[in-house]
Amino acid sequence: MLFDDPDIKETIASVLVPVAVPGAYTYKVPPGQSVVPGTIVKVPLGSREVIGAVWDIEPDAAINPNKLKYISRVYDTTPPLDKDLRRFVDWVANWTLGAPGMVLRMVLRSEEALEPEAPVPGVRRIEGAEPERSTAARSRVLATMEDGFAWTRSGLAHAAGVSASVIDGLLHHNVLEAVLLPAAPPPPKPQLDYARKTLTPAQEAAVAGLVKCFDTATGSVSLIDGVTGSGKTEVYFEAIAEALRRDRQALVLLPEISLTEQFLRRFEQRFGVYPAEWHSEITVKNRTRVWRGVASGDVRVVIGARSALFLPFRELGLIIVDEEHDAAFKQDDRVPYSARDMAVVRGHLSKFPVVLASATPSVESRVNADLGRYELFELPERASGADLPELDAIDMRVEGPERGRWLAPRLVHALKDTFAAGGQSLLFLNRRGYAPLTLCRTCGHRFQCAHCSAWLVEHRFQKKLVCHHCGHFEKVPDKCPSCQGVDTLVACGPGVERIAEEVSDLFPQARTLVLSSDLPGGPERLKREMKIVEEGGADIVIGTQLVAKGHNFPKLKLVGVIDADLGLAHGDPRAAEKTFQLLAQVTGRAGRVHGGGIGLLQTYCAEHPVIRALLSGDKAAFYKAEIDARRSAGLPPFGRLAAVIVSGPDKTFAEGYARALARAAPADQAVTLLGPAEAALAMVRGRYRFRLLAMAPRQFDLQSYLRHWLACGPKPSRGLRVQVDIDPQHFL
Ligand SMILES: Nc1ncnc2c1ncn2[C@@H]1O[C@H](COP(=O)(O)OP(=O)(O)OP(=O)(O)O)[C@@H](O)[C@H]1O
Ligand SMILES: [Zn+2]
Repeated sequence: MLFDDPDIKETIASVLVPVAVPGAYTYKVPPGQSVVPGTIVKVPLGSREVIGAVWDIEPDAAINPNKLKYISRVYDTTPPLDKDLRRFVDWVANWTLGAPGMVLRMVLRSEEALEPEAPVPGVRRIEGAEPERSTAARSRVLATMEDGFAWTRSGLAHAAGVSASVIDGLLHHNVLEAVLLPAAPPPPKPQLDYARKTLTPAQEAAVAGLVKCFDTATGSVSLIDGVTGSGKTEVYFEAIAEALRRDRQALVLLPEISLTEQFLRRFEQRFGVYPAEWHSEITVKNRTRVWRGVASGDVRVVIGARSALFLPFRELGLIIVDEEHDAAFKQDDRVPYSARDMAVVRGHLSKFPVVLASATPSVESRVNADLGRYELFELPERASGADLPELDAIDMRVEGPERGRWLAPRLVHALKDTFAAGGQSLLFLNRRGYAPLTLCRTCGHRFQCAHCSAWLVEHRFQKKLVCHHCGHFEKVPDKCPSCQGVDTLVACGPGVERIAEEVSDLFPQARTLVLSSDLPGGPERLKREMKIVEEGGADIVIGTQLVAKGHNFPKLKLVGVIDADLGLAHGDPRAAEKTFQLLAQVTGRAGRVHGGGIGLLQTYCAEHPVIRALLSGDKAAFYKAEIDARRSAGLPPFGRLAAVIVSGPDKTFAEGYARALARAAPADQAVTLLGPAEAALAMVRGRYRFRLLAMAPRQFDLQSYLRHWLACGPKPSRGLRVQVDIDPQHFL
């Protein structure tokens, strides 16, 4: 809020700045300028200048105006952040116990976007001017320019098939002149009726239900729970069409960038244009355009990673969260927040529909649907009419492979059959690299990260031992650093690279492809390779969890899970749920179009309830059992959890502080406090970690409790850090 004091004769304003302080700072507004809540500004802060926004907080009029600094710049060509977005920022800060300025920082990610886009230098034909000497190249340039339009220098050279020096020559001889071209025109709008698919009756029913949600004045949340391949995408495309019809913008959140490429193409098939993209891999130029386009309203649909939730939409009217169960929607650093949950909040604050979609919904969303808090739309069959895959377990205790091999004979057999029949296979192992542990056969030395309590993972392709927690790496040594033994190091256990080695051994003639996020070439290569798989250009694909999600590989017949038990060992209350989701998703890639899909799960505990639920296909029973277990343990969504993680460079000191913090916890019968306990990942990046866990009933205001506790607890010192994670998804 602004504050005009006739005595001071100066306007002051509260500005939220991107630092971890609880409130806003007060600044003077430069004479002749005006600001309103939401105006984006640049202000001096210590020795630097930062971008912030004028906020709805009464500025501190008690401060001596001579001590106040002036706002150094008012971005008056950028629309102020609207009230809904400001409330959302405050809400997220309040919920996560984060600083509002740090949440605002996620909105103001693109400083370049605050400047109008600069015009682009170009060239134009000077009317009537002719070159003194005509050459074939020059003629081609002039012929290309026949239409009289201006071109960029490189664009013209490319179109005319000449080198840029030919253009420079024509400029020099005053046949062409340099001009400034206006920046890119706004992107074309999606066409509502471009190519609507004929939907199945189940899809149509879901579409009708979703369209109705737009008339709910309070906003509503819907869950599309449809089996893998049931055509959920086509269903929510029609919800997007409805939002566009109502002149609203739409946002689709996806968990993984590798998914976006296929999504963009599918969107284009439906709406005739590509949607805008927003994630960490887009260029600065695109980032700037999308941010500006979203704020001006020129961009109507954005597909993005979780951070897209903080874009300054002018008239957002729908959010879709696809693969809503995915853990990638949880941000763990800085401001830990769940993009799925915060999407629901954003919809609620602005009263528009939010749609969650998944073949394996989170227990939380499933409960909300069962209790009627969310609308539920079920798609029990695949849209193509194909059957769901036939699943079977391979009991590694009785039919495992010989020593040093990882593929059981029955899986090898199935691979052989599938390959012979021209089908595609996928081998899934959620472990990057070659081997998760390297040790010395002679002295037992194990390679561990110097900064984390984690083994170093061998990446044979890069010839490195890598820490998956901090990125530390070292060369694979020629001899054991401990006993100096030569040729004594052995790789223990498989990663995807090792599986690939076995596959090339067994099937030298097959086209194999390893899909893992850490291979050279980055996301571009990954996108290319996903497309190859989609088009049937690979026979055997070996991949980590990123192949498990949402992909549509029409030729894929067989999915082999190398280690179905991998996720079950954790002391994580969601371990069963997460494993069920991951394995149902990855096997759900098989036989999507033509049916006949097969999923084989290699396991050492075939009697585990998760494996049994997958094999029986009785998803409802699995969810019921999980929900019952959560209810009786008082775990989310029936109770509330918050983790408090204490970390510091000195182990004893960090532990002592964590204990003191626990002792300082206000007594409250509603709250159960566990810990402190040394974290499963006891050290990361040289910091020792201890965890506390607070549990409370669902109605309890856990945030207020935590705020009070941390405020009256001992102050962290000597490099200690205290991080609060509301509703933690990881317990490491
Ligand atoms: N009505 C339809 N008629 C024919 N094909 C359809 C129809 N709807 C969807 N499809 C096709 O079915 C396949 C699966 O659709 P989609 O990817 O939307 O499934 P999904 O429900 O998102 O699955 P998953 O949860 O496994 O990602 C796609 O190839 C899609 O083009
Ligand atoms: Zn490390």
